[in-house]
Amino acid sequence: MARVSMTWSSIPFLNSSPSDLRRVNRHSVMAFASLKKETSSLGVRVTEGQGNLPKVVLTSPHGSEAELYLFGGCITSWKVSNKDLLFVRPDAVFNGQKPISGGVPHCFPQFGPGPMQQHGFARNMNWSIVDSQDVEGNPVVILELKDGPYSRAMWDFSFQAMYKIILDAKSLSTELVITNTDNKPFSFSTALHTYFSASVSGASVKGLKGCKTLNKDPDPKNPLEGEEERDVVTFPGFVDCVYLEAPSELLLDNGLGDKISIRNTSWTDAVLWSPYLQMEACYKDFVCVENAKIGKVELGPNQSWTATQRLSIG
Ligand SMILES: O=P(O)(O)OC[C@H]1O[C@@H](O)[C@H](O)[C@@H](O)[C@@H]1O
Repeated sequence: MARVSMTWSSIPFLNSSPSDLRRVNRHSVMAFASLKKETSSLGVRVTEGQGNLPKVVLTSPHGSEAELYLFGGCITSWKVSNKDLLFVRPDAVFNGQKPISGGVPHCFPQFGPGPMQQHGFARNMNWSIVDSQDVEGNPVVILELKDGPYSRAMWDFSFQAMYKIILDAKSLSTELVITNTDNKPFSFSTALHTYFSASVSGASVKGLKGCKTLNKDPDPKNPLEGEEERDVVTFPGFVDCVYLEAPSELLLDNGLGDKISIRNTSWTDAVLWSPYLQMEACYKDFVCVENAKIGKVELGPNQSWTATQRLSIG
């Protein structure tokens, strides 16, 4: 295994607070330029994304490419043969305040509504880069999120989230490790809220038959319990449904000619979401197939939870 490591702590904006980050962004033309030069051989480079937010670009020697924003630790693009398999909503904002609506946002430490803001805070905090590697020619980047005053105001615990992203010729893999760095236990729910490019009328998901369901349609506050009976689940209208104890592999036909395998370890549940007329301008162009952990994960001090996801195309 070839491995080239690089530490990013010397790069000022990567470990900064949101206000520092904005300040650095305004004055960082040189920093971006030198980063580009230093890292291009790794297939990992940092550049200026939309809204002047730092964006990491992974380029595989096999031609695939991925992009992610440090804001939210959000992967926004995964291109194979120049075709983006992920979707970013046209109403997405890149202002370092609101979560980026699209790609692969994190829901952590809460999935959906609850005591804190919808889907938790991880999708609107700045993650930092702790390492980048070249593993057998494939670019790898590792991001980290730790608690700070913003998260503490909502969830008063010390934690570390490490998020490794690996780009291969036809796959995009992630590993999320949540560690309790506090001296008291905590619990959380979480999801990778993946938006896939799709033609909604032709899209379908296989692998969910037999799962227990919590259907948030028609009343999200009182989900209906049921069981999925279909081999092939389609998106004929509004869909917002949790699948409990989903299998370790789902197959998405995006209706655009691609079959995408969605494999996981430890993401025990899945969520399908299509907003239909709630998002008239774009609902036809994507479906969300989310790996999730709806039942709470409980971690004592120094304990960790690890979950992997592998998206691959045939
Ligand atoms: O608009 P948000 O906060 O990103 O959430 C979008 C959707 O996310 C899904 O995961 C939920 O199941 C839906 O209920 C929710 O509406």
